[in-house]
Amino acid sequence: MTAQLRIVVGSDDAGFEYKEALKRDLEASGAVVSVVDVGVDPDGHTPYPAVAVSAAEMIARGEADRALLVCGTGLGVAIAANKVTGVRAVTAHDSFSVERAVLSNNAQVLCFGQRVVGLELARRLAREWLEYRFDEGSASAQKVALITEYDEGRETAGTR
Ligand SMILES: O=C[C@H](O)[C@H](O)COP(=O)(O)O
Repeated sequence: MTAQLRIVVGSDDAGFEYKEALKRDLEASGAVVSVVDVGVDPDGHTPYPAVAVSAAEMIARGEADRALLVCGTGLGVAIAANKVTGVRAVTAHDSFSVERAVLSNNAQVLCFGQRVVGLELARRLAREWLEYRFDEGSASAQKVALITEYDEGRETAGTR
C-alpha cells in the first residue's frame, strides 16, 4: 500500500475559500493521514509569504510530506516557499504539470491561484496529486539531485 501523506495547507485571504474546500477534501481522503492548517483563518490577513514559509519550513523540518498552498495567482506562495532550503514548490493548474511536478521534480509543494483556476478543477488536480509518488531510482532523480547540491552548496558557503 502507498504510504499516506502528511499534508500542510495554507493560504492568504485571496486563497482562503479554496484552501478551506481543499482542506475538507484532504481530510476526507484515504491517501492522507493528517492535515495541518497554517492559516489564514476567516478573519486572517497574514500576507502570503509568511504563510508559505511556515508551510515550507514544516516540509524542511520533516514534519509534513507535502504542502498545498493557495493565493490569488499561486505565484507568490510558490516564490516564497522556494526560498526555504530543500523545498521545491510549483504552481500548476493542469493535470500534466501536476503529474510532472511530482514525477519529474519531486516537488513537495503544489500551489493554486484562486483567481486563476476553477474550484472543481483545483479539487480534481489535488486528488490526482495525492496519487503520485516520486521514484528515487528514476532518471529524474539525478536531475533533482543537482538542485539539492546547489542548495547544500549555498548552505555550506553561508550564502542563503
Ligand atoms: O502572488 C500573490 C498573490 O496572488 C496574492 O494573493 C495577491 O497579491 P497582491 O495583493 O499583491 O496582488
